[in-house]
Amino acid sequence: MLNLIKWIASKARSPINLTEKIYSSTYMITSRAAFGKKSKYHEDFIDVVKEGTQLAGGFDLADVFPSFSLLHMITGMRPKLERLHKKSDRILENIIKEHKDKATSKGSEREAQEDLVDVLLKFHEDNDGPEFNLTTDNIKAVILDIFGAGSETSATAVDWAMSEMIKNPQIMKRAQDEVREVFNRKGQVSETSIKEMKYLNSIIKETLRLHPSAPLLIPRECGERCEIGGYEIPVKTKVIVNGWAIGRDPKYWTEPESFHPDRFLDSSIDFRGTNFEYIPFGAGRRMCPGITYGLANVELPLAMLLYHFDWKLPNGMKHEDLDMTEAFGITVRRKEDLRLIPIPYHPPPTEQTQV
Ligand code: HEM
Repeated sequence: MLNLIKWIASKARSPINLTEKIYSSTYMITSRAAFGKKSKYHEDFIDVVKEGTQLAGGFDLADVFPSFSLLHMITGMRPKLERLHKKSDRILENIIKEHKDKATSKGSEREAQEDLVDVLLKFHEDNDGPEFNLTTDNIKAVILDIFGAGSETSATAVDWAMSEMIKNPQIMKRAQDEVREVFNRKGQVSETSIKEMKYLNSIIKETLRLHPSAPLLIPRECGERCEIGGYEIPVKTKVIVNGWAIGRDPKYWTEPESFHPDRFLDSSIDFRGTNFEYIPFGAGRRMCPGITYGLANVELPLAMLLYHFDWKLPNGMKHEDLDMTEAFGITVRRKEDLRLIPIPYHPPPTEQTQV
C-alpha cells in the first residue's frame, strides 16, 4: 500500500487511472501473501487469473443448454478454458517447484518468511497419510481460489467506495476528517485503529449494499420440494440468489438507490450472514470464508487514500456527472475506469516503517 501511496504522490496534481492502480495493488498484495516476495512467475499468474475471471463472467450460450455438449465446442468456451487451465497449471507447477527448492536450501529463513505456498507444502509433508492427504492439485486449487475469489472482490469494493465518495463530496470530506483525526491522534497510519473509524466502516457497508462485488451468490440446489412466494420449487432446482437485487429492494431499504452510509451508523445490520436483506458475503454454509482478509484489503487502502490525498475529477468534470455504469461480469466492476487527480495532503513517510 505504501508503494501505491508513493506512486500516487509522484503523480500529484495530474490525472491518474485510479481503478487500474487499485486492481494491480490488490493483486500484488495477494501475490505477496500467497507466493512471498519475489517470483519471476507473479505477473504471468496474475494475467491468467484476470483472463479466467473475464471468461467466467461472460455469457455462454452453452450454460442455458448444459447437456448439449456439442454447443460447448461451438461457442469456443471450452477450448479457451482448457488452454487457460493448462497455462495456469504450468505456472503453478513452477511456483511450487521454486518453493520446494527454497525449502531444501534454507531451513530457518523459510520459517521467517513463510507464505501460503510454504504453509500448504508443510501441511502436505506433515500429513502425508491415508486419512488426510493434501495433493499438489489441492494446493494449486487453493491458490487459484484465493486469487480468483479474493483479489477482484476486494479491489472492486475499494473502486466503488472511492467512486461513491467522489460523487458525494460531503461524504468524502466527513470520511477524510475522521481518518485524519484518528491517524493524527495515533501518530501513525495503522490497521488496528481503523476499527475506530465508524463512518468509514459505514461507507464500506453501504458500498457493499449498492455494489456487492459478487452480485450472484454461489448457485444452490434445492434439497426438497418447497413453495416460495407462491412459486413451486421442485427438488434439485438450481437456485441463484441475487444479492444485488436484495440490497436494493425497497421493501427493506429506504431510498434504496441512494448512497447513505448513515443508515448503517446506529444499525445492528451486519454482513455476517444473519440479516438476509444484506448479504454481500453470502449466507449459510457456502458463505464467504475470506471476510476478515477481504475487509483488511478494503479498509487499509481506503483509509490511506483518504488520509494522504484530497481528490478531484479531471477536466473540470462535475461530481454529479461521474458515470456510475456497471460492467457485466462475475464481479461487477465499473464500466469506465475511475480517473482522478490526487492533491497531496499528508506526504507518505520516507521509510517503510509506518504500516
Ligand atoms: C470484499 C471482499 C469480498 C467479497 C464482497 C466477497 C464475497 C463473496 C460472496 C458473495 C461469496 C458467495 C457466498 C455465498 O454464495 O453464500 C463468496 C465466496 C467465497 N469467497 Fe469471498 N468475498 C470477498 C473476499 C474474499 C477473499 C479475500 C477470499 C480469500 C482469500 C475469498 C474467498 C472466497 C471463497 C473461497 C468463496 C467460496 C466459498 C465456497 O465455495 O463455499 N473471498 N465471497
